[in-house]
Amino acid sequence: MEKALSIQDLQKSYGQKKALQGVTFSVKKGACFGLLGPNGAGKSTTMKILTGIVGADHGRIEILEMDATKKGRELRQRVGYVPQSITLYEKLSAYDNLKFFGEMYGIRGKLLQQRIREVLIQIGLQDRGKDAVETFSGGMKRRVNIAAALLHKPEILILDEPTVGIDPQSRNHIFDMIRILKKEGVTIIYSTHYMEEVEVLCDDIAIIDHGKIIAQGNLQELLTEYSQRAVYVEAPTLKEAPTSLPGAIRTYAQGDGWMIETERLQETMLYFLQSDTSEDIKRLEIVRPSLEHVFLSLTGTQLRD
Ligand SMILES: Nc1ncnc2c1ncn2[C@@H]1O[C@H](COP(=O)(O)OP(=O)(O)OP(=O)(O)O)[C@@H](O)[C@H]1O
Repeated sequence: MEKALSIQDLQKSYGQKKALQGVTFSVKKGACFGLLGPNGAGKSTTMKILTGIVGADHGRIEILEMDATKKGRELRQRVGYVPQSITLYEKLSAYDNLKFFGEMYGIRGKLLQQRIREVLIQIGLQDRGKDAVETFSGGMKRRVNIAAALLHKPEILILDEPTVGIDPQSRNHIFDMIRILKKEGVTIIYSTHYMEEVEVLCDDIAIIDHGKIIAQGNLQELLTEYSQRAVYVEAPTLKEAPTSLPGAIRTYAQGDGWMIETERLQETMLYFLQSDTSEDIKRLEIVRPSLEHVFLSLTGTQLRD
């Protein structure tokens, strides 16, 4: 399949801090690609290098079959970037903010007016275009920020943690927008530390930790390779990690209970139901594997830490 983008051995340090230590991945044209990792893993640095805001110390970046370090100007016309921090003029209306960004992309006159109307509809704020951005919620501001990156109809849209600190309604709206853009053939690159988001949105996923890609593939591949089904048990008297369980691969604390990754689900369930603590059990359930388990199995730490 045709690639929209590929990066190879990207390295970047800020002083002594190694932010990226050889990041390599590629993204298929038309896919939604998720870059998942905890805070400080190197997601924003990767995104900023992709968009030419920050230079890499080493590595190769090819976007739409062009060397991104040489064709930055041309690529800016074909790539949209939504930074992590909201960059809008609070006193200006949504419309005037978008006019400003549109002009930066070289769009003018009637075409710009038309594009602003279209993107306001896309973000569901067509009735609020004339209102000052300072009257908007965080989620609405974020949607305007996304609209600004869509004005020039990019072939690739890069979003850096677009749902941090926003209301569920805006989050759902952003998800719906991404799905529609994807259907229209736009390639999406989406960074987040919320595993649920990549699980529902992304075709392909790369997990980044301490500046390194530690796993990549589609969701099913990652789950099959790195995670097991598990039993979750919660009982106030179960203060120590249960040991000697049939088929247990790994046991760890989660919430107020224990997660037991096991090859023998039924036997593990039965074990608790027949044990002395059975009367005391508050929750006993089979848990489907998730990217949380994948991350834990790769790093020994929880993504939510
Ligand atoms: N301008 C900078 N100067 C110094 N260190 C930086 C700078 N930008 C990032 N870093 C450091 O580089 C590492 C990677 O940061 P980056 O912002 O890329 O991570 P991230 O995965 O996007 O995390 P977050 O969600 O917290 O933004 C972190 O340790 C961060 O503190």
